[in-house]
Amino acid sequence: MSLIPTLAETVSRARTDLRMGLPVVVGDYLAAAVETLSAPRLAEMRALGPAALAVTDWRAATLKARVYDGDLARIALPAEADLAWLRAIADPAGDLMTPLKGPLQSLRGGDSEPHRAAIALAKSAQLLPAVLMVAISAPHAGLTALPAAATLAQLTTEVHLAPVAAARLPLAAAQNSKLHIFRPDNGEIEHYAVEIGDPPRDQPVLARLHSACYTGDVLGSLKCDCGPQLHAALDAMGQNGAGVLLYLNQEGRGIGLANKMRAYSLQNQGFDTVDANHRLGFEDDERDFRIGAEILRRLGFSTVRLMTNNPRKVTTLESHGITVAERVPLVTPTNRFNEHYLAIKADKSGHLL
Ligand SMILES: Nc1nc2c(ncn2[C@@H]2O[C@H](COP(=O)(O)OP(=O)(O)OP(=O)(O)O)[C@@H](O)[C@H]2O)c(=O)[nH]1
Ligand SMILES: [Zn+2]
Repeated sequence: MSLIPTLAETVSRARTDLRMGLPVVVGDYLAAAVETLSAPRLAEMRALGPAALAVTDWRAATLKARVYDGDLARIALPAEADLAWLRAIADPAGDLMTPLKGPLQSLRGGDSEPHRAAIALAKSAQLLPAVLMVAISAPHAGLTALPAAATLAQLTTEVHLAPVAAARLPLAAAQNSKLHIFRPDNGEIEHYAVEIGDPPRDQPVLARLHSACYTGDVLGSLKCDCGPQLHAALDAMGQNGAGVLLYLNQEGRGIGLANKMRAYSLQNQGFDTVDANHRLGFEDDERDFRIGAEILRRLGFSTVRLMTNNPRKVTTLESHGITVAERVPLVTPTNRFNEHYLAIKADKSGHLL
């Protein structure tokens, strides 16, 4: 029995399958991510019966497709639809050049839970949320199979993390520092905690939940404020003599670096940071800050002085057992490339400046 994969393990496998272009079984459907689907597999899936493309309500709005299923739409595949058609529906890169893909016919009635679970899986694999679905009547040997409702529940449940390793890591900002690695129990990427000094566990600790930003943190991109915020937070903790910075691997507000670059490309076309996410089919913020609460707890902290301008970080920590004794604003100098981005975050995402 213990050698049989659990639901969490099977979900993690399914994520990898979709990334490689392999369909998975969700409920009574074969599901394949459009982004990674090959022409031969598309042909094989189409031969099984009528196919539909599941997209989120956000993507459907841009495509002007009717939404009958709340947060998603099931678009019927026209007879002539090929891989190029599917990709144009999934990926907004060419929307402005070929605005009319329709008329698109959305399916109505019946069960959309497998489609919802398949979209959640694609998102958790950091793929575009567009999934080709075909009903099947018999199991497919060799393919990863999942129940729909339980998969959705698994994908939204709180992630638990275990400490893996920790070691001293002298930093420019503070010589007495330690890096802790935490591994989630759902097969996803690890998250890190930088502990500065020896913060007493029975007092509020100066803390920061930093979301990974390869472009800002590593390359010094001027398009956002992540790099300067990362270093300002570490410097403040160094000066304070103690602090904890969680480096959460939630690149691109949780959509991953490839999708963030798709969003940047849409921003080059004139869309703002929030609209770009929506056109891709994502929420404006797909991050799960409960991970932050869990790591703080694991490290023995229960009260923080949180460096952030994002009220959602404060409320999520508070509702998951961490007291935010104080919000410490973290404002860094703007430049001509990130002014607009920061204004949109204040305007549309409720950031306090
Ligand atoms: N999808 C997307 N993600 C972005 C964009 N610009 C930056 N990011 C990501 O946004 C995250 C940082 O989020 P911010 O909104 O800047 O700040 P915050 O963490 O919510 O709030 P603060 O605590 O106040 O800094 C990082 O994961 C970045 O990779 C963008 O245009 N699109
Ligand atoms: Zn950034």
